[in-house]
Amino acid sequence: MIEIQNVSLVYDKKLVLDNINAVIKTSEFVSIIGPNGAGKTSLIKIMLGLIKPTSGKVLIEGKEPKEYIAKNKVSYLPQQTSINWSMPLRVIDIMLIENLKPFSVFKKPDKHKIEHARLMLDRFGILDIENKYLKELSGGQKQRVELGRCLLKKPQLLILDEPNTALDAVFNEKMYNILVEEKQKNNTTIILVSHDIGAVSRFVDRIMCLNVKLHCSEKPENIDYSKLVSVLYGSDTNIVVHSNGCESCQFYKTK
Ligand SMILES: Nc1ncnc2c1ncn2[C@@H]1O[C@H](COP(=O)(O)OP(=O)(O)OP(=O)(O)O)[C@@H](O)[C@H]1O
Repeated sequence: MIEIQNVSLVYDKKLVLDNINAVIKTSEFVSIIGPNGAGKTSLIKIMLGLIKPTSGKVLIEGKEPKEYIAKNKVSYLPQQTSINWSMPLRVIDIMLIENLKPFSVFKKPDKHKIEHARLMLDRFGILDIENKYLKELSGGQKQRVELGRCLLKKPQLLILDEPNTALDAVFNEKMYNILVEEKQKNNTTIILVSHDIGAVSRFVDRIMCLNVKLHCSEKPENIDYSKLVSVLYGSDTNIVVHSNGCESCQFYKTK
């Protein structure tokens, strides 16, 4: 369980997060949505112990984030890639290196690890490029490699910051299915920052709507999308929320 308690953050006298309170249960799949600059990345960085809130705190299973992360399996996919794609490595190599810090030792992996990595590449539809060099990959292929790496260690907590920016529509759908499978198989708690309201509303357990304040934290079926769009993005906004099958797509206009 992640407890976000009275978290506020101020940058250069600007209030970026205003007294956020929320609880994310173990094995819950939660999406944080909100406009650019709403504080989404800042909030997940606080959850990861990467930045300190100005006030309030986050506890993960009752522990400070850094203490929890040191003792548990946590994967984080930041918005900006953490991989140097010009390294002279192949896709399969990067899947097998856990620690990307400079000078980390690349031990020869055992057969079981290689097989596990190849299965993950297959799951992400990129087994055919396992021997390609990193510099030869497209944006979407890089994104799939990063997602695959995140899941390899079967994390208890998976935090993804806009993982679908470079993905095509078909694989975007597949990614959500993989995440739901992961949550069901390994009880993974998943926090996903996204702008993709339509897709997340079909896959996640709960949507947290953030714009400096936490405006709502609800199951997708309980969300008033017209109100949400108006609160988050202002009036005069049109949005289509795609449901299963296009007959049930909803069109929302706030003006
Ligand atoms: N290191 C920093 N120093 C000063 N201000 C910052 C810093 N990082 C973020 N901010 C500011 O905090 C606010 C929230 O930024 P944040 O990256 O959390 O937003 P976001 O919701 O993730 O946005 P986006 O959807 O554009 O990624 C923005 O106004 C941003 O300019």
